Amino acid sequence: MKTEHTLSIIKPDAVAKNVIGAIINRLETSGLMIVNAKILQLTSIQASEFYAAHQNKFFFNELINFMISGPIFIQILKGYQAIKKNREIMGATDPTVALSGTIRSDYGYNCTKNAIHGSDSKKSAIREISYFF
Ligand SMILES: Nc1ncnc2c1ncn2[C@@H]1O[C@@H]2COP(=O)(O)O[C@H]2[C@H]1O
Repeated sequence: MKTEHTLSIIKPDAVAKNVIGAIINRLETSGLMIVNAKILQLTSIQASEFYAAHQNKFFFNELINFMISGPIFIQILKGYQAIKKNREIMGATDPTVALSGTIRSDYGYNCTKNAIHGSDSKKSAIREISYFF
């Protein structure tokens, strides 16, 4: 398996909690490398475009309002099986059921305020990286 790239977003709740460094430390310790990064405050249009796949879901408006509520830290991670590895370290979408020791278990609050996003497939990673970089 070749080295992969994936998109990771530290969401507004985690940025506001001042845990960017703590989260990055977990990613780096697991062997993932940050090869590009920036802090952005998304517009409603940007958030809606980025999450377009969820536009018909019941949680879409809540998700967009949350994602524009404060700055986010966007990074490209590189590593062996980076997409899968990143999602393992992140934990399940719902922090209350995420495995203990995962980022969402430790820093998330609910399905919306869940600290971090990571691409869910190779196709998503390509689209999401090219959206922001
Ligand atoms: N059942 C849900 N209720 C609220 N938000 C959700 C739900 N399922 C998914 N989401 C949000 O939709 C987001 C899509 O990708 P993320 O990895 O950013 O994390 C997800 C959650 O924040």
